[in-house]
Amino acid sequence: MTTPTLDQVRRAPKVLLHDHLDGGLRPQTIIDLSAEIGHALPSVGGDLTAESLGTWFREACDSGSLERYLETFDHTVAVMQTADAITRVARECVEDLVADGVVYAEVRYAPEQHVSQGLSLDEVVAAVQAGFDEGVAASGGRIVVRQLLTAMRHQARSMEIAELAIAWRDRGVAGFDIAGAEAGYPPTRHLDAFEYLQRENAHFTIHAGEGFGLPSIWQAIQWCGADRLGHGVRIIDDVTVGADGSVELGPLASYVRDKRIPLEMCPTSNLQTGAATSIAEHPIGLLTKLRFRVTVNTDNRLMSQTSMTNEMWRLVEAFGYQTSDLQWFTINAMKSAFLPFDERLAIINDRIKPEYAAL
Ligand SMILES: O=c1[nH]cnc2c1ncn2[C@H]1C[C@H](O)[C@@H](CO)O1
Ligand SMILES: [Zn+2]
Repeated sequence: MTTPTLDQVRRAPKVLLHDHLDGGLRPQTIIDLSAEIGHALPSVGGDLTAESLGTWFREACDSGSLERYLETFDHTVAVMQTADAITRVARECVEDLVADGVVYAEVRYAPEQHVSQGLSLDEVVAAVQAGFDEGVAASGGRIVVRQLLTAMRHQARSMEIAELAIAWRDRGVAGFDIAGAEAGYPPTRHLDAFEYLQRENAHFTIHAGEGFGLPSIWQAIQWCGADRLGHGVRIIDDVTVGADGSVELGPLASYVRDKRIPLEMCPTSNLQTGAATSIAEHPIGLLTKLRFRVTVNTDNRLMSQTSMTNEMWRLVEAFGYQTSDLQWFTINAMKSAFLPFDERLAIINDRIKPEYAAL
């Protein structure tokens, strides 16, 4: 049993399954790209610097409402409308993940949000892939990165995006997702896309159980066939803790645990959107104790001013997690990746286990 130091958490190999490309821009890059295209950034109440803009994003996202949180993406999406800009953002994303100790990442974004200046959906995916390839090459192969293509749940382009994911499946795209405001937009709205992906033997995750509760999770799994749950934090509503400390799982929570359905948990993001009240009270503590397949993620590094190191460190502080617990989260995540089995195993055996042993 060893309690990790912050430096060990920083150096530990990490696996990231839930990270939005348009939620992870460097503030300075937003400033640079805005100046190039004349996009008006929000007033930050003083000089516009990388620091003040970074603070603006975090504070604007602290409202406790997912809908308000999502409004800030107008500014990041606005500066990601040309191939060069998208490639820069994607390359910098990989650089930042490598610096954070990430050895495997699935990074998602919604191609349909990047076509307002004339790019085709295909050109958007190609621009992201070019940036990822540059970043991976510059790292000397220290990281493996895949794209997840997201469809926006309030829009009606999910089938097109699902087809795009299949067209790119051997060229860097590992799966599909839906995101955006959850309340009022149930996953079954996109059932045709999910059924198509299942026929194609493809993988997908669904943002569910974040801004809405159990019905959303139930639909995502039992109607749509999701491989993983984006957040899934509200599965806790189906877990009853008795006065004597006894724990009872309802049928849906039992199903999720028994089937080892991965939960892509994003603690800091959940505090900002009101899905949890503090890290110490975040359901990740109980879900981990109950051995659900919990993974730790960043969601939006810009909006939450976070990193994998920070998310893990906050958990160490709140729950006293040991190095072995962090390795468990990491191996859980790698087992749950949308990468072929032999490649997952190779990263566990060649990177995660030896690098943990050397910490
Ligand atoms: O945590 C989230 N929940 C729902 N939607 C989200 C979350 N984080 C980002 N998004 C949305 C906003 C982005 O523009 C979109 C694609 O990455 O996904
Ligand atoms: Zn998300």
